[in-house]
Amino acid sequence: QKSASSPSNIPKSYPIIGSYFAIKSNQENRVQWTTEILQSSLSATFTLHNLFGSRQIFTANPANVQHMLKTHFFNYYKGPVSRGVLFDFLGHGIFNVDGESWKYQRQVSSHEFNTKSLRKFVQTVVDTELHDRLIPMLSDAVVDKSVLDLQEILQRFAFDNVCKIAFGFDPACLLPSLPSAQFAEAFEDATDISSKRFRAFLSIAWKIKRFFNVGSEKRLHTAVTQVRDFARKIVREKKQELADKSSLESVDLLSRFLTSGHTDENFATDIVISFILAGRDTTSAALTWFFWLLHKNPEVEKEILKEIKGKSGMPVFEEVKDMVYTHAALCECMRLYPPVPLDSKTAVDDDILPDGTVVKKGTVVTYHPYAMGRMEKIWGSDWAEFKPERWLQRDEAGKWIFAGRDPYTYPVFQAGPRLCLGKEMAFLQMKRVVSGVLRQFKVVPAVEDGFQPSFVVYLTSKMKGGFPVRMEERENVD
Ligand code: HEM
Repeated sequence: QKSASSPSNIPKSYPIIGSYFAIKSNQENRVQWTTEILQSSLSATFTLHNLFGSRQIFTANPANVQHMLKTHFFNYYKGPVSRGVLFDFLGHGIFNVDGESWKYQRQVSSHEFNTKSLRKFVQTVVDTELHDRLIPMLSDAVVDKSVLDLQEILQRFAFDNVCKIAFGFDPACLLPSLPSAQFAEAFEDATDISSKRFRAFLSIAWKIKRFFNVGSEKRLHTAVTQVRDFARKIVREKKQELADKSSLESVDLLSRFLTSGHTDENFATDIVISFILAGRDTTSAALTWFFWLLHKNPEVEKEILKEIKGKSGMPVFEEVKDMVYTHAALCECMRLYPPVPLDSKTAVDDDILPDGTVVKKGTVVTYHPYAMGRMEKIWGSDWAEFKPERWLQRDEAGKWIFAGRDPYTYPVFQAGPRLCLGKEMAFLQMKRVVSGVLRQFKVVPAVEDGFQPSFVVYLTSKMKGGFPVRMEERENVD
């Protein structure tokens, strides 16, 4: 008989070392390993014991998730561990703070995110990047019959986009020569090495390396200094530009913060870096898996093509707004392959979760979007199948309408007061890419039969080793 809190496959815990060896041997496939335990737990929650009595609670239980992210939001914060790991890189940026500082940045940013003019700017940026860079590059690949790493291309696409939107700077990463732009590389290093700090068994190990400025910490220091210096330089230039001009020409987020009175240089630098991090590898991760899933599910691709055909020629926003089937297919893709597969909070005070799990002050509680997308209890026995129809209903006229899910059963964009600020922007960008690419090309994986890509996790998820593809010109879509 299994008890609610201790599924049969939970690793054995010993005094002092807890489940150290089991954790260590599953470090590479931590997400899949914890998913299997959650799938066999009656309440979809378990506690993992680490060295010296420290514990981490994992949950895929929607009631617990709602409790953490909404009803007891103030008891679950990013906390000192997460803040310490990311502080050198993100400073006091929105992604890395709690309390009043977070509230203030959230208010200022959500005000800007909700303006019509920002939305318009985002559309222009995405369409320019699509038509001037992505499509020509894919066309060249058709002619050359070359193999591209689509994951890398999409990352470059997303990085150009988010830099232009966040601070009006074009790093021009998506060029045929695949240039190594210093800012992009420094950003990548800073992200990767910071994420390794999270995986260190004892934080003292990276703290000692940082103190002596050696190894990975030395590289991190160099990368972070480059990122922050570069961002600060742009902030200064932008301030100057705005002081010289009476009217605002650029409508990027940084200009908006600066012209609405938020002129503190550190504030502006920190917030911009947080936005770039948030918008950088998330949409590219989702799209990489999306094109893979379309290859495996040609009937879904056919349905999307029908939708694209019906929409071509419309203005941008009208077009993507009505791409209901594509929207559902993207949601379904992120159910199986969420760009942020795990998200951790720290308990401010002792608490009890709705399923009875006892939480001690200071414990890390991790909710698990990857496991939640794979729970039979939530999605039914066909949870492993890619079925956009889960997200759709037909209206009386037989047209698809989108049927959203409770956000606490699908916290892919988090949920509650800290819901992702870029959710709408992300869907706009992803739908434009899907529509622009599929209208003209067929994406054919350049892999052997039976190939199964692996899902790996840094701060965000990736397809291990990249996604090699060939592009074929599609005929007769319009
Ligand atoms: C498919 C794409 C995306 C996914 C799945 C996603 C997911 C998430 C998640 C899970 C969080 C919560 C992280 C945490 O607090 O630990 C988050 C926060 C955030 N996201 Fe996104 N995101 C996406 C795209 C974007 C884009 C394109 C932007 C904008 C440039 C963006 C901006 C933000 C910001 C600013 C936050 C912090 C919100 C806060 O702390 O109040 N995201 N996102």
